[in-house]
Amino acid sequence: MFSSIKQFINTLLNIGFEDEFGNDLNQKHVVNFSYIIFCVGCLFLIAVFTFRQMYSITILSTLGLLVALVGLRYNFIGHLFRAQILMPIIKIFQTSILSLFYFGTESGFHWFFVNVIAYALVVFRTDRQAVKYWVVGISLALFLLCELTDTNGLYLNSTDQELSVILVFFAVSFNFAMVINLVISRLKSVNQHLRILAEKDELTGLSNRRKVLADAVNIFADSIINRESCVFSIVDLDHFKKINDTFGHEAGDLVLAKVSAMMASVIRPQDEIGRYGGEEFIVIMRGTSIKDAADIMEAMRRSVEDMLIETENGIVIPVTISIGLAAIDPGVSRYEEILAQADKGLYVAKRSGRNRLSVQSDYQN
Ligand SMILES: Nc1nc2c(ncn2[C@@H]2O[C@H](COP(=O)(O)OP(=O)(O)OP(=O)(O)O)[C@@H](O)[C@H]2O)c(=O)[nH]1
Repeated sequence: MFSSIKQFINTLLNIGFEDEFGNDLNQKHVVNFSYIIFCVGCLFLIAVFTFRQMYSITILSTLGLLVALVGLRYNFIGHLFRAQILMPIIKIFQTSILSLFYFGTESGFHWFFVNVIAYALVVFRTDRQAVKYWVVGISLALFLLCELTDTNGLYLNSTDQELSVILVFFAVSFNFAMVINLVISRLKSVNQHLRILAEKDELTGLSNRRKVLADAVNIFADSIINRESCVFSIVDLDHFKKINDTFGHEAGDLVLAKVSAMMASVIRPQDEIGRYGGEEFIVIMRGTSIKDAADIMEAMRRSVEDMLIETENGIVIPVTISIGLAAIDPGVSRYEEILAQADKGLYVAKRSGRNRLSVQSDYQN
């Protein structure tokens, strides 16, 4: 129930946004949210004061609602600044007229100016400093005016005003909580997105060197603590320089991308693969014996050998890989030593004619 309400609110906030990680999305969400809340507030006022036959507030709130719908539409169709600026204008008008003339300053209605100030601070960034200061200044001045003057409401008696203070308190707090929540959740998802970008190799879509080495450290430590077998493997494309020289750098990139996708499809879900650099890759197979790891890597070697990678001109590029393998040894204390062993295996595989794998480990299980 709660999650479906949250999803509904998210859908409302996201209407009209295509770029999920755009720079100004945070502001757009806050603007959207402010309009939606403003519309709900206007509908509430229309219902209450129509019922009480105080039609001038009904008319005023209906006008506010219509202008808010225009602002909401501006936000949806991409006129962000117009939408941003219209919101505080209608909110300032509504709050001052209702506070000073209709409800009376004792109603506490002018505390909505605090929401306008918070809105301006979140929504107007460095390129709109002047607008921000104007909105904050006017809101502050009107807030102080309402605090210092003592006007009686035309429409609210003192009991109504006491009720109004409570309602305003909850509405202002809710607005605050929602805006903070919006900003924090956006920051979280943008951070996560940036982290994924920082860990991914752009060309191949695999983990980049930093990520795969970080995984190597963690998996190595886990395996040592849990006394589990774990195999590290280094894979290198054969004669890749020749592929670049013969077919061009672009074709070389295509080969790297296709071979990476193939390798990622051959390993098991629990295995890790990442681009170590250039045409070299690391595969980490936790909880795996050296024999099983060798079987997986042999299947990978064969799959790559059987690939038919075609250039734009329809020429098929032959590709093979060489593989070095090493398992965690009880005497080893650093993951770099296992990688160095696997690298030795790779060297042997290259020296023995390429397109093969070589195991460099005494630790059999
Ligand atoms: N197209 C392309 N080439 C790359 C990329 N990264 C590295 N290379 C090239 O990969 C080639 C690697 O060449 P070498 O280290 O001599 O290795 P090799 O030709 O594969 O020879 P062996 O490993 O001995 O079989 C170099 O020419 C690099 O310029 C890349 O992202 N794209």
